[in-house]
Amino acid sequence: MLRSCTAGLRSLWALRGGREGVPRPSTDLQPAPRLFSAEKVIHTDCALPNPSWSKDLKLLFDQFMKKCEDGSWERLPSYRHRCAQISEDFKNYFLEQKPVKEGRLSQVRLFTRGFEDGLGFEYVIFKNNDEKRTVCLFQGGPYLQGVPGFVHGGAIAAIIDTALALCAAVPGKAIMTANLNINFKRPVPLCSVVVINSQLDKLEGRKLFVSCNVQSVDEKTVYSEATGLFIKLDPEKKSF
Ligand SMILES: CCCCCCCCCC(=O)SCCNC(=O)CCNC(=O)[C@H](O)C(C)(C)COP(=O)(O)OP(=O)(O)OC[C@H]1O[C@@H](n2cnc3c(N)ncnc32)[C@H](O)[C@@H]1OP(=O)(O)O
Repeated sequence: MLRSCTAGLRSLWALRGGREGVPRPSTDLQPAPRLFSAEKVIHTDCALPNPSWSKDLKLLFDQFMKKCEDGSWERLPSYRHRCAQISEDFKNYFLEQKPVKEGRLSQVRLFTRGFEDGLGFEYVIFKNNDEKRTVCLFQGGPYLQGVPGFVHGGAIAAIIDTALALCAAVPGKAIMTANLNINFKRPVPLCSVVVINSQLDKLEGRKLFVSCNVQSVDEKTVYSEATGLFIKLDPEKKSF
């Protein structure tokens, strides 16, 4: 079963022209693909439909793209390889941090974008700045399994952290998660689509309080509810 899935993914990868910067999916029988050098890394917006997206995900994506037309909502682009400017922002705060060795830089990926198309986190986030809220459309792929047939709680935590972070995000300010509290109410079926509705509840000095729920597309099932506290890093502190 795994073998035929992998074969399907290989042909999917091939159909997409073996995109530059996208390693070929591996099987048990082959060594892990060699990752390419930094100069070959390309920045593809991953928050756009790809062939692994289900009908539900594409439908919801189209609905939100329509809402973007009057400017009330915006789609947030998302990249596998972190943009240099963001890294620079964080470097200012973490002076003691040892930089990633040059030879491994091209391997560095945003965790939730670290899997090839369809295998891990497929998601797109839309933001309504006036209403201080975001909607994340998420499809958890087969590599995110926890209990058989369901998405791993850690993967749910990761996508919730991401959705809340982008809801709390302040342009030009570096923020980090200080606290994340999740109630897992129902298991999320693997390869299904869920909707994560997040909102900024309160801003108190450097503290941003956010909350979200994870719902089925028909809104009949609430899978999880979470609250998060994000802290704007203090430029005066510089080093932690
Ligand atoms: C472009 C790609 C976008 C992708 C999005 C991905 C999002 C991923 C986000 C993450 O996962 S970040 C990684 C996980 N988080 C961390 O590793 C953070 C580790 N913690 C820290 O580095 C520091 O604790 C932190 C920066 C969060 C805070 O340190 P500070 O020294 O700036 O804050 P400070 O300790 O002075 O506290 C500031 C205020 O926050 C409060 N506070 C801090 N931590 C708290 C906590 N855990 N719970 C409750 N309150 C807290 C603290 O009491 C205080 O309140 P008051 O201003 O009212 O006095």
